[in-house]
Amino acid sequence: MPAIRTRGLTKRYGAGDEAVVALEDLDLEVAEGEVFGFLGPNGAGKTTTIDLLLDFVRPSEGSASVLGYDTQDETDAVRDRVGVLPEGFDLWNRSSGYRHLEFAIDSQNGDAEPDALLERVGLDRDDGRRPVGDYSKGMLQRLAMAMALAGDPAVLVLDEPSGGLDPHGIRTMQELVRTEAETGTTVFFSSHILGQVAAVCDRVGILDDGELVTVDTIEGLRETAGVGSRLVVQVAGEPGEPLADLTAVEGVTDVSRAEDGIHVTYTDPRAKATVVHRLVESDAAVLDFDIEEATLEDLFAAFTGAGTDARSGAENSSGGGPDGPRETEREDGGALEAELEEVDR
Ligand SMILES: Nc1ncnc2c1ncn2[C@@H]1O[C@H](COP(=O)(O)OP(=O)(O)OP(=O)(O)O)[C@@H](O)[C@H]1O
Repeated sequence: MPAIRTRGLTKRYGAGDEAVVALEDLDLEVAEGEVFGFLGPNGAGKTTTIDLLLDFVRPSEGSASVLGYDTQDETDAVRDRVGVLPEGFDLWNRSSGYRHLEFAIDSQNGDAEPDALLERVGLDRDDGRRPVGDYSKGMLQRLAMAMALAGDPAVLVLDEPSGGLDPHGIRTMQELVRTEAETGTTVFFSSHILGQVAAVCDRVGILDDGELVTVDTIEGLRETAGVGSRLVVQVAGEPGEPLADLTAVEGVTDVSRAEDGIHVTYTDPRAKATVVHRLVESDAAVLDFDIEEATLEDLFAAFTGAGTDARSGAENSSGGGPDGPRETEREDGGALEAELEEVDR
């Protein structure tokens, strides 16, 4: 039995010419214990989907179930088993963190220890005693996460859970998600921050303008989108006729000559070693090479038409240093061999 299942789930707001189709014909299955990333740009329909799963809004068409319970007919059974960190939650400024946790534990019929919940989200007892009106945005987000965990939920629904968190807070949140999944909790994680989804999710669904564009693992998405990483090889002299040759290398999708070198796009990482070796064997001297990894943003753009062809500089694995490209003689072998070993890995 899937933890979450939707069939033809559709939500239209308004009527006639004014109608907004927030979600259209969503067929989705999330397995028990899976961490599922629900990705999409603003307005894609992520929050609408979550609202439908919890019966906060009714579908225009279609149906959904959570842990086998129909979201419309067995709403209480669903809500008893789901912990939610909503987007844009409201807390009572004058009440303490502890008060909020006690309320969350009571309302979810849980038996969690408030101190243990605080510790899990990286807050301490002093924080718990303070009124939440004094909390920073990140502390509020942590408290809301603790409240979502208060009933020891079988399904955890997180709507943009990293809003307001600093890098340490994001890491804590990601570790929490992983720990929850290891104990069998299903996590439905909605976000438009692609890197965070990649860090924790087993599979990702991309929603765009109310429609589910694709569902796959990150690796699967890379292959389907054909968004390759790029190898840029600087050469001195002409390599003879290697370019046509290189397109025949398995996993290579494109080869072109540019001012800064030979650009080779590949979808299979094993291709890069073959390409570099072939160029080393050619008539030209390989001076240097850079590897520009395809980012999740590239994938997202490929599926939704959003964004640009931005590649992450931070992910570059460069053979050159801050002083520019190192000259590497073919006969010398040493430095280039070291880099080739690196690229072979
Ligand atoms: N109550 C409502 N009445 C009318 N339109 C709505 C309502 N709620 C959502 N919408 C519209 O439905 C579409 C989907 O909105 P939704 O909030 O589900 O997107 P989202 O993916 O969660 O976006 P975000 O990342 O910005 O939170 C948007 O066009 C939004 O304007």
